[in-house]
Amino acid sequence: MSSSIHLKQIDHRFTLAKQQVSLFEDLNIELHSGQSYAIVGPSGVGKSSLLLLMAGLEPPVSGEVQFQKSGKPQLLKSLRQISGFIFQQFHLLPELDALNNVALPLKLKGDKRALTTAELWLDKVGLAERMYHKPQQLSGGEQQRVAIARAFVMQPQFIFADEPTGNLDEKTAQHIAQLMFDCCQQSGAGLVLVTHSMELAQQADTLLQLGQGKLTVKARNQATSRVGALC
Ligand SMILES: Nc1ncnc2c1ncn2[C@@H]1O[C@H](COP(=O)(O)OP(=O)(O)OP(=O)(O)O)[C@@H](O)[C@H]1O
Repeated sequence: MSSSIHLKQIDHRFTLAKQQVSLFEDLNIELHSGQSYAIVGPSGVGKSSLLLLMAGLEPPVSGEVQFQKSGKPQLLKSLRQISGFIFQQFHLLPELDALNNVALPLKLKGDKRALTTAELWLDKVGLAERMYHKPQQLSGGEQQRVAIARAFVMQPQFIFADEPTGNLDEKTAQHIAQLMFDCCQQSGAGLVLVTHSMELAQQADTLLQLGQGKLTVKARNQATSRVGALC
């Protein structure tokens, strides 16, 4: 079933004390499952804020974020239930080891194969040898990969990723990027990522540039079939 996210006439700003930070005005875009999108732009223009709006995790100051399944409007709550999130700060639970951090969303759903599926995903992100390490016993890049495995374990229809390869060395970043694109393509999920890496951004189907309060389509890449898929 195809699903899509529609941002209509979005204005967003923050007001703290007497200071106002205006991020964007009259922003309009549609995001579709089965497609990948990369958002680029200078630091502080509002990329992470926009990602939160797109995922239905924060409301805009004005305008509408609509989630549709087969063209029919759904509650935004249902978008959050079918989405995976990879945040800049990882948000791993410190008292759980890597295996149980990844398995947790499945366990909460009562999935009896939670640990086996989590093991599979930790293996895919190259952490088979770190399953029993707690977050503080992992490097920043390893924690990032646990967060990526946790986002994918529920087979989400949309993945929202904020700098997903920001803490990784070049080789691991390339491996993880390919894994994310492969898994989204094979499962028909949508992938929306924020990045400062043009190398990563150029692998997305649509490259979006955020700047001066506007979101513009910078490039649309030819659909490529991924040979040697990792997922
Ligand atoms: N909750 C908040 N309250 C007040 N101001 C905020 C809040 N969140 C973000 N901002 C401000 O909004 C601006 C945009 O922040 P955001 O994190 O969205 O930018 P970004 O483009 O993702 O930046 P970077 O590339 O550096 O991660 C920043 O100036 C930030 O200080």
